[in-house]
Amino acid sequence: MVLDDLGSSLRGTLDKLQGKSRISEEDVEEVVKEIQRSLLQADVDVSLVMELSDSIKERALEEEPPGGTTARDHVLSIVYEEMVDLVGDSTELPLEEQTILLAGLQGSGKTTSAAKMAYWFSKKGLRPAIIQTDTFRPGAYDQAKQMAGRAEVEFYGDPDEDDPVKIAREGLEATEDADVHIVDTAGRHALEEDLIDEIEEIDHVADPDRRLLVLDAAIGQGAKDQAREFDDTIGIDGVVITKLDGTAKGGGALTAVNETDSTIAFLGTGETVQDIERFEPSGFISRLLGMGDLKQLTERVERAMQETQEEEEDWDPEDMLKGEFTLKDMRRQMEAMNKMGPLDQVMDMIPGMGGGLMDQLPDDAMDVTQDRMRHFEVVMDSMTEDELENPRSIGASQVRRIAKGSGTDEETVRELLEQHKMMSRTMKQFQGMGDGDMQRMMKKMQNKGGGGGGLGGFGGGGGGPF
Ligand SMILES: Nc1nc2c(ncn2[C@@H]2O[C@H](COP(=O)(O)OP(=O)(O)OP(=O)(O)O)[C@@H](O)[C@H]2O)c(=O)[nH]1
Repeated sequence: MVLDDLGSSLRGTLDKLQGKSRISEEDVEEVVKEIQRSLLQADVDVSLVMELSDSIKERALEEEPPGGTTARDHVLSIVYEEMVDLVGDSTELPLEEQTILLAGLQGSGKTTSAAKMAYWFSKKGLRPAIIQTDTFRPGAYDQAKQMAGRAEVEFYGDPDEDDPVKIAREGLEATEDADVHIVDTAGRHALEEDLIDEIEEIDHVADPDRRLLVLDAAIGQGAKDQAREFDDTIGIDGVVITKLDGTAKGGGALTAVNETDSTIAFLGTGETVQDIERFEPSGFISRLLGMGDLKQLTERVERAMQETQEEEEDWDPEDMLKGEFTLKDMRRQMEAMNKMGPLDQVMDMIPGMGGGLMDQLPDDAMDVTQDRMRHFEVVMDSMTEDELENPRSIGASQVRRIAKGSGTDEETVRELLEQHKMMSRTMKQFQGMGDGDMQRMMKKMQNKGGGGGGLGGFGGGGGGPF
């Protein structure tokens, strides 16, 4: 995402303020210019950018930094607050029975988002159903059905029916046992007359509690008009921004949100059903500015842990923080990490690991790590129960046997044992934290990465066991 650029360029500019206790007009000017450059490049509307930079300038010069705050941290906190204000709140989305209507242009990601949202609601303990009313695009039915299967949620569609309004009505009846109904609609290249009529009718039949506009992050200035048209037609309560994993700029979508006076509900970050995040303004901006996003990370960790636990009922992740950290624990952690999604995305959420640090790694660095994890799993498959429980007892002859048995080499086995030792040491640091709560563990990471906490936290250690 081009908005990412803001984090690294701003970091450079802010670092020049290091050590200064007072900030001059020129300093502020330089910071503001950097923000303007990044936002305009990311397709954020000019008037919005000007509004934001004026507020930052005014506050940075007029407000006194709170006692003990450096000029750099003071400016950073103002930038952070103003940016959070710009993106607005997250769309209200109570975890209760509801109907959600998805609208958007062709290819914006509606069908994919319907499945992702259904997956998200199902992980929150609700029973979602997807109703596919797209009779316009051949293949939409199959795609939606397949994705609903992957999300393991109820699905209704009728490939032989060409009246979308009828499908919506029948679908809602057929899935009446579900808690959350997600109604997917057809898209067109532009919001033409017949699509307007169709979506109005579906809206009337579905009587949704929420109408969400799905926008491709790649959309530029055109987002403004599109959002306004949809807003005039059915009224938009929130926006889902998709394809934020790519090189898309993202700024157009922010403009659309502002234009319709709506809010952001979800972010789509990939093509699989798990690649969805609930929009959370402070976390989003922290990440953009390279401060990491603990909340998202904690959510992902907890979800992955929960899934691993569902597979192994008798295993409690908190045991890991109590007794000896075995290779079995390490394997479970690797499985959990796999479930959290691409490692680079996870790393981006860890304070101190995001932004600048990631930029310094070669592009394939994360693939190597994932490859390494796969090798480690193969190696562990060749170990005995006793070796998995007591890795310290593994001697040279066992290393040879395991390497041979797993079809790898001794080097890989030794690397695994080394990695285990490292993780074991990290785990020890978390021991004695009482209830072993994941959130606390994450907080500890933040403090490590944050150099004393607060908003001052660029760079630094951070990072988890991997
Ligand atoms: N990388 C990436 N691809 C996405 C994301 N969301 C959707 N896509 C892809 O974008 C393409 C279009 O998505 P769909 O969900 O089919 O879009 P749609 O709005 O339902 O399209 P129509 O039915 O033609 O209106 C598909 O190839 C999806 O895999 C995302 O967050 N990241």
